[in-house]
Amino acid sequence: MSKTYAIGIDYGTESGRAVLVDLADGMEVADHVTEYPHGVIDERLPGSGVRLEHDWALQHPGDYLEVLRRSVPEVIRRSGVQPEEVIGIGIDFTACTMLPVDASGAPLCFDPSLQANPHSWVKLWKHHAAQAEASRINEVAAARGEAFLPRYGGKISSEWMLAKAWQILNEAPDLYERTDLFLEAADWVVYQLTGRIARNSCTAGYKANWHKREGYPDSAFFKALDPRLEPLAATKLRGGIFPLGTRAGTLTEAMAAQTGLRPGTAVAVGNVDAHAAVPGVGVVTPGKLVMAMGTSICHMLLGTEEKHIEGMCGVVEDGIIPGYLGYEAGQSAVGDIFAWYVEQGVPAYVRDAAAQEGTGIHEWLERRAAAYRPGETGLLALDWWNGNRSVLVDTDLTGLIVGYTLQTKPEEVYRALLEATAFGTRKIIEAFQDGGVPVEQLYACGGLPQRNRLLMQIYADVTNREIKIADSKQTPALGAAMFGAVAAGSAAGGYDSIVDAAQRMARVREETFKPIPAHVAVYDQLYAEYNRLHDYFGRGASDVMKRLKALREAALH
Ligand SMILES: Nc1ncnc2c1ncn2[C@@H]1O[C@H](COP(=O)(O)OP(=O)(O)O)[C@@H](O)[C@H]1O
Ligand SMILES: O=C(CO)[C@H](O)[C@H](O)COP(=O)(O)O
Repeated sequence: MSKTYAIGIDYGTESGRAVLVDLADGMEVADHVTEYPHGVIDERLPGSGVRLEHDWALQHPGDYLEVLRRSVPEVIRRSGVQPEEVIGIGIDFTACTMLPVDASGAPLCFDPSLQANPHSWVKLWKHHAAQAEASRINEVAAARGEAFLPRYGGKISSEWMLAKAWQILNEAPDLYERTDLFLEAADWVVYQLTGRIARNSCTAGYKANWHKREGYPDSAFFKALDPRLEPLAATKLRGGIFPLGTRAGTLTEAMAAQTGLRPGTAVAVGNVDAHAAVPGVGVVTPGKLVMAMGTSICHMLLGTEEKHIEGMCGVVEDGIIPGYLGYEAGQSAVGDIFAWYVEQGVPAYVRDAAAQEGTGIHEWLERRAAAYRPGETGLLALDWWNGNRSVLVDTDLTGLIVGYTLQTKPEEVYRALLEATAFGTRKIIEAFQDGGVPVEQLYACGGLPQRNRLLMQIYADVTNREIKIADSKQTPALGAAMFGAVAAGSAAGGYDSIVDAAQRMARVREETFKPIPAHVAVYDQLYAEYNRLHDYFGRGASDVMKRLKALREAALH
């Protein structure tokens, strides 16, 4: 049989990345990145210029179609592969990245009469303006003893579907009524590719509290939140929910014309970005924690028993790899914190010096920060610039740096921020371990391990564990392509299970990052201090962060 290929498309926060991979060995024959033309919309709406409130994060669904129009034809062109040799397509997406659509499946923000309403647009995963709804969901679910709540670490996040849908109802009831369905962007893109709406069980499970046997929370719970929400599951969340690797449908004629692929090419149901990365690094058995390291970090782990761990983002049956429980935890901001400092925090002389040296500002800071020993900066930070996802699940918490002096240098601050995110990951690993879900090995993928060696060494030192690194530059997209090959099936030259695909296609680098014992000893002391700050500011001893946020809101209104 001639060679066969699949295309995986990873929709990240800032860009969409397509890879065309050889199904025999997973080699990435071609890849292409399309930056979203509208990026992250967090200040003003496109067109109307309507100003957005704090904690809002939206996107333009048209940008997702641009990724299909630009990156798919480009990977075909660069690869020299014939379209008929591409037998499957898979996509993964940030989640919960949700949008309201009308009865034709069109985003409400495509309707000129609705474009000036921020609620008609896509709510990106990092949209945190539904915290009030999330807090109320947690109060009611706890009071009612809802069985789903412990599966999500005891708290539902403002980043997820229920809180975001309720915010729309509360703040734009007319638009809520005009909504036929709330869809994950992953499922909306698959709908654009196939003409079929097929919800995937991964985003439903982790981001909409759906359970394989119990379904969504029951209507009595929704009614207890708000009588208007009672029919939510049967109406705006309705539709079949399918396991990962299911063939959602086949490429339509129209999409084939736009992408350069053949009509009828198999398309897999969508997936969550971090979850697709797990088979992409070859992890298909328990005990191996996969860190998808980018704007945020998602910590993915397989297990055999359902354990309820504080602050987990969910434990979902078959959620990552069929046959296992899939655990997810995370840190809402990691790369975003480094971006904040590079864009907002460094003094002009650093920009000038980096420009003169012909390096990026990250690289300028990394090189100088690497010269310090653990503890030498005298600084300690809490990595909560975009709230805390795990283990506290509280988007009203904020960032903190302790130890500034008149001598503090930019590279010292940069190092403290890198270290703080490592402490945040160690907190999550210890929560899994203490909760009875073993973590034996660490794997890292995403954009950060490829860009910052100091960061990875600090993670090895702080966690005192060797870290394996994905060989792929686009691991989530590789995983998505693998699911595309499963949707095509072995008869077409694909695979009949993701485990079969992973065994042939996934790879990690020979090089690993190993802990340095002298560093580990100091980081153990710093981590103890991090824990004290974590509990003091995060568990109610002081609510100063929330009071400051309330004062800010008051000053703005
Ligand atoms: N040299 C670097 N060191 C640390 N972080 C970096 C560096 N270069 C870029 N970043 C951060 O990486 C993040 C992008 O990660 P990536 O995995 O490529 O994208 P996504 O989060 O959209 O999947 C951004 O937050 C950016 O600030
Ligand atoms: O919550 C998520 C996965 O469960 C988001 O998709 C993830 O945090 C976004 O990641 P990034 O932009 O860093 O790739």
